[in-house]
Amino acid sequence: MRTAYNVETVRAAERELMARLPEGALMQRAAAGLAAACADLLGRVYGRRVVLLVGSGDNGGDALYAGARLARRGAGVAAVLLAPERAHPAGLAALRRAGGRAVGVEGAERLIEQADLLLDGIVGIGGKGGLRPDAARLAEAAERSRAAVVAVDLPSGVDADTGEVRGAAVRADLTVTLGTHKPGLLIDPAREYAGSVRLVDIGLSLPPQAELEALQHADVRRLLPVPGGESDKYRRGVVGIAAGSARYPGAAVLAVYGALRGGAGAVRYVGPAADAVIARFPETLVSDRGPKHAGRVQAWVVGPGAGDDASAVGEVLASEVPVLVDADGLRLADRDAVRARTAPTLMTPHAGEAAALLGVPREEVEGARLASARELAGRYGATVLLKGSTTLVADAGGGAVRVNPTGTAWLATAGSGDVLSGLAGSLLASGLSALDAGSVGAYLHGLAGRFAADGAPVGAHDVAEAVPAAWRDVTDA
Ligand SMILES: NC(=O)C1=CN([C@@H]2O[C@H](COP(=O)(O)OP(=O)(O)OC[C@H]3O[C@@H](n4cnc5c(N)ncnc54)[C@H](OP(=O)(O)O)[C@@H]3O)[C@@H](O)[C@H]2O)[C@@H](O)CC1
Ligand SMILES: [K+]
Repeated sequence: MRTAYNVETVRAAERELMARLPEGALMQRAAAGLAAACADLLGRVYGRRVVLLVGSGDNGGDALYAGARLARRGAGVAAVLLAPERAHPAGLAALRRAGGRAVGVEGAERLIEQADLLLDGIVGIGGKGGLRPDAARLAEAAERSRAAVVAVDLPSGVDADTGEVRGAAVRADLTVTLGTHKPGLLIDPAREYAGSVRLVDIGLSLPPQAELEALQHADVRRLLPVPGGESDKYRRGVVGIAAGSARYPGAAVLAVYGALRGGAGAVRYVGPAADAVIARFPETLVSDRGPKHAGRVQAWVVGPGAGDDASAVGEVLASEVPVLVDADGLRLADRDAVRARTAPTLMTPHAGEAAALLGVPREEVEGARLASARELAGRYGATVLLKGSTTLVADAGGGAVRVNPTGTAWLATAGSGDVLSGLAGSLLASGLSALDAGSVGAYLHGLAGRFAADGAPVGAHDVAEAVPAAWRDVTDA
């Protein structure tokens, strides 16, 4: 499991560690990791032009010490100081001793333009709000330069805790993050500014509960349902799909397709698209009597392509099994009915649907995904899977939010969400918690999307078709 901690926790861990170590030891660990990453990126250090962008905090100190190490290996190193009188004094002295030089912001553009590598030490976890004008100009010059850009701890200008970006920010090719990942490095829009991320261990001891976690293959393998020798289809779980309408029969077909790939022993379909479903998947149990009279299931999926059928949503929410609510179901679900449920509820909005539920513009949700997912989970007393470029899954009771690492832009295709709801609903029926079903579903769905796309456009049915390959990839690893 990859974990990310917020600034407050990082600060506390740093204080505790610094109290036990000689002064400056942590910064030396950071600088050693940074210099090694820069050297890897440059290939050859000797004779290369390195420019440090240096703010007045310890983030700039890290950059200065790393620059000193590169200068000792023969790089030509120049530091651009945003506030010359406040730059880290010991770091600056170390750089000068190693043969590096320091300049002010005037004339920096030319240096930046000619550099092979830029090290962004403008601001780290001490940053507040958008970059100030001088710093913003350096970030813009860095973007125009052909140099490789390495961010110290995080790209300057992005919010470490939330992933929000207000105004200019440095666009890095590589971010060398110190001690732990920060949430912003894993969540869009900030994630896109970070480039690839390398973690340097500086020995922090962090608490068991992270702010954010990202599953990896081994975690998913542990969570996937495996039928035992005693299993029959009922013990493996039956998932009920209440979806589709005369207008949107395809949503029902795709949700059933996802559900058949998700590990449940049987899929029961309820709704007006039974003929279309049976024609494609004869193994489906179909019923036209409404969710309440459809027979036992271990979990329901309601909403994909449902149009305005509020009664099916109401009947499903009144059941005592886990329920996944998606698409039209989100609009039709009564908030009090969701809050009153005792069995788990998993809501799966995209940003537009989440914005409608929260009563805010869509851009607000896209700019502040973590806060939006938590807020929605709290309001509905439900687990919320917020779909998008970085899918998040948040429980109502707080705890670490899961961020999905497998997504791909190719998944932004019609019907892809219907497949995900069937898949995650099937995992719910197999007995996974709402948090696990949502995050494992998103993981497999993202991986399947990558396999199906392989660099070319795909349709939602291709994604469903590739889920077994994703499952095997996880279990064979
Ligand atoms: N502590 C440790 O053990 C270790 C810490 N480490 C490193 O320290 C970093 C944290 O250092 P930090 O606390 O000094 O804060 P930092 O990120 O440099 O920012 C403060 C400076 O930025 C400025 N500033 C603020 N907002 C701004 C804006 N919008 N636009 C422009 N400027 C802005 C602010 O200015 P001021 O408000 O004071 O005028 C102040 O000068 C951390 O990320 C890691 O790299 C590692 O060495 C490992 C050991
Ligand atoms: K930085």
